[in-house]
Amino acid sequence: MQHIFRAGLFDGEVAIVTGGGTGIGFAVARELGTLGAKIAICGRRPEPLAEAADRLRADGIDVHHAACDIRKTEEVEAFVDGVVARFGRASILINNAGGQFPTPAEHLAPKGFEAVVRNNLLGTWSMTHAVARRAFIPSKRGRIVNVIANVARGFPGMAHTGAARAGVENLTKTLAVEWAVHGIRVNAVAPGVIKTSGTAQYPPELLEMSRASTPLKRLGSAEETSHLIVYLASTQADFVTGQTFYIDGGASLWGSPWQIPDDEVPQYPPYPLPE
Ligand SMILES: CCCCC/C=C/C(=O)SCCNC(=O)CCNC(=O)[C@H](O)C(C)(C)COP(=O)(O)OP(=O)(O)OC[C@H]1O[C@@H](n2cnc3c(N)ncnc32)[C@H](O)[C@@H]1OP(=O)(O)O
Ligand SMILES: NC(=O)C1=CN([C@@H]2O[C@H](COP(=O)(O)OP(=O)(O)OC[C@H]3O[C@@H](n4cnc5c(N)ncnc54)[C@H](OP(=O)(O)O)[C@@H]3O)[C@@H](O)[C@H]2O)C=CC1
Repeated sequence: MQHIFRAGLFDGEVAIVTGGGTGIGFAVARELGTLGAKIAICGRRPEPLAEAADRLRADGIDVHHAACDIRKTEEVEAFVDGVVARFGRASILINNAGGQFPTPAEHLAPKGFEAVVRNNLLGTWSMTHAVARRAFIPSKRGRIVNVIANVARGFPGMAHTGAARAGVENLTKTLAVEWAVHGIRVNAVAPGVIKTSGTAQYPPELLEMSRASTPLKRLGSAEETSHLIVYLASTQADFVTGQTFYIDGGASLWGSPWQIPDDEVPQYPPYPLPE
């Protein structure tokens, strides 16, 4: 595997990558692992996780994997305890697990809004708190990268996740200040539209509209998103904390696939409506 980083940059590190079984999380787990880190991955579904762990081991990476729903505090605590029992420590946390379903806000049921906030905001907090208390604060060292989404402007069709990710962005800033004393750095990465198993579930017309409204006129890849996350998790970024970095081909600066609804344009982009 070709690297833009020095071989062995992560020797001695133990990295937890939530949602590390697929997409961006898998790319990060693989890149950190081939650069020397021991890796722990979690997700809700055991099958893709086990498959991912096998692929990482085939690359010579020491991997711990366990099913864990980040919305369930007891599962999160058991997962982190398992990582510390296996590797003796943890020094990096990539809060990548997350997701939502696109829907116009007026069709969003209270339970659906709550499910997405639990997934992206509360789950991220739960994992962060458990890792900080069990590993980072006792060792006075830790690096956290939170994978969020575009929070620079409104996110039509994504009211639930926009609100949750904006919460994570502010948490990033607050913890960067509050936990600097513990040697913990915290940053966030906001991907634009990246080709992964996650976006493969979205309507192709919507992805094409997103591509067309991205200044660089393409979607991103999991690997190039990983490079930014890995940089932030490395000692090379030791003076960087509390920041949000966009990797989106310029999409957050210009244009949007979303047409503002009015009498002339009453409907939304092709977000699925409930039956
Ligand atoms: C232009 C494109 C931009 C794209 C940018 C972003 C891309 C990505 O994020 S890619 C990653 C995509 N991957 C995922 O999103 C996967 C993770 N997502 C989920 O697992 C779900 O969306 C979840 C967060 C809602 C959790 O699912 P689940 O555990 O199955 O949730 P519940 O069974 O607890 O459902 C609770 C409640 O939520 C509402 N709901 C769930 N799914 C939908 C849906 N597809 N459409 C409408 N509403 C949904 C619903 O109210 C559920 O309650 P019940 O009706 O009682 O089941
Ligand atoms: N791809 C894109 O264009 C963008 C992605 N993002 C965000 O980047 C992150 C990675 O997404 P991507 O790789 O594209 O998509 P994927 O759907 O491939 O990855 C999401 C991962 O998170 C895991 N996950 C989701 N919910 C939970 C949960 N409650 N507990 C534990 N694991 C969970 C999933 O595993 P499992 O289903 O087994 O639980 C899966 O491995 C997500 O947070 C996504 O929302 C943000 C902006 C754009």
